[in-house]
Amino acid sequence: LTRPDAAPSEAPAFGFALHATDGTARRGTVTTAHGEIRTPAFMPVGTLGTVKCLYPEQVRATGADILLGNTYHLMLRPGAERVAGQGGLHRFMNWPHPILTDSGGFQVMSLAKLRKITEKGVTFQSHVDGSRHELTPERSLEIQGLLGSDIQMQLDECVALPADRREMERAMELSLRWAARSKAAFFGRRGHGLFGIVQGGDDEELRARSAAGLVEIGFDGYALGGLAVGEPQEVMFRVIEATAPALPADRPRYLMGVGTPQDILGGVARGIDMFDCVMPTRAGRHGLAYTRYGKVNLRNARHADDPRPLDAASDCPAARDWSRAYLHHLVRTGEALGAMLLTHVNVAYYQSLMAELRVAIETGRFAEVKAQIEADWARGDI
Ligand SMILES: O=c1[nH]cnc2c(CCNCC3CCCCC3)c3[nH]c(NCc4cccs4)nc3cc12
Repeated sequence: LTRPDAAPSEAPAFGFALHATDGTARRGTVTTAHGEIRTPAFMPVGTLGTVKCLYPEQVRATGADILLGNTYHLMLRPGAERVAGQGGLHRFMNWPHPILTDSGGFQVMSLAKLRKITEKGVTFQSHVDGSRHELTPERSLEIQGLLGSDIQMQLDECVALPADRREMERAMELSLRWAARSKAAFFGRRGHGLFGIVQGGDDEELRARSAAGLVEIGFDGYALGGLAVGEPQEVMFRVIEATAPALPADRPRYLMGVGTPQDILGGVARGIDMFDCVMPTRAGRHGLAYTRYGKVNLRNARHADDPRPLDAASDCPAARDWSRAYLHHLVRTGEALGAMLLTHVNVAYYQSLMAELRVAIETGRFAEVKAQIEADWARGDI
């Protein structure tokens, strides 16, 4: 938490500084009330107030500067007012570093029942107990404010791809009206920022209109939504190439829900600063390890007698101090330590990738580092 004796005026203002660029890749720092975020940054997902299977200090030790909190889940259980009553999400989960919360809208569309979208917002039934709820741009920010997150997201509507142009245009224009209401409703305590979300599907003209509309309203950062929703990687990259230049260079850019290490490498190369994805944590619970040489499925019998660690050169103990044979045994038997170790391996790998890219941009060696990383992936795990 910020120094207990810090008067409100002493909390640092929300900000973004660009330190270096290498081509369109950027190296920067986001400043928030709860500390700084080195970009390019990967944000581990802390859905129900926890990065599943890891202690917060383990997550911190991997190099993560910021976590994601999930508004949809937390508003249902334990409830935003209850978290506020416990001193907010930082105190509640003992993570005294930056937290970004999503609006809850995306999860409503993928998890809730009986969803209804109107001009006012979204109404839905909880997937937990069937209770009815309403999320409006204003209520979403009220909830995020109660959670106390440092970066808050506007409520938006994301359409799955492929979609027809009218559908993409309708959702983009609704999201833009919701962006204006979000900006008007955002209280913005010192050191806390509000991000707008660019929509528009895979249509570059719609994307340009969305970006221009958001920039005119003015946000502390800009997210690219509506991607990693079923489109091929080259479509996602084309949309990023068309959208990033339309966003202010002195504000962070967040590519939502992305992604695989390959997606992240391509996103950083095209000017993206922040990423989030459930992949490293979810894959770890399913026995899948991410390493410098690609993915390793520890369920596979070929590991049963392999005494080697996943990566002897890793600074993550979980990748260095246990054998593949042991990890295979834990995964096959469903032992909790298997999920814990592989989640640690994966979160540490994603953070080591981001750290390597930050140094590469600082030293003007991004192209060659990117080529070396891709060559290591191509070599595969042997
Ligand atoms: O336009 C969008 N608006 C808002 N959120 C989006 C998200 C969720 C980002 N992660 C939130 C986290 C909050 C804390 C809990 C975990 C999620 C996306 N995720 C993906 N792809 C990955 C996907 C994941 C599932 C289906 S596609 N595309 C996305 C597009 C949008």
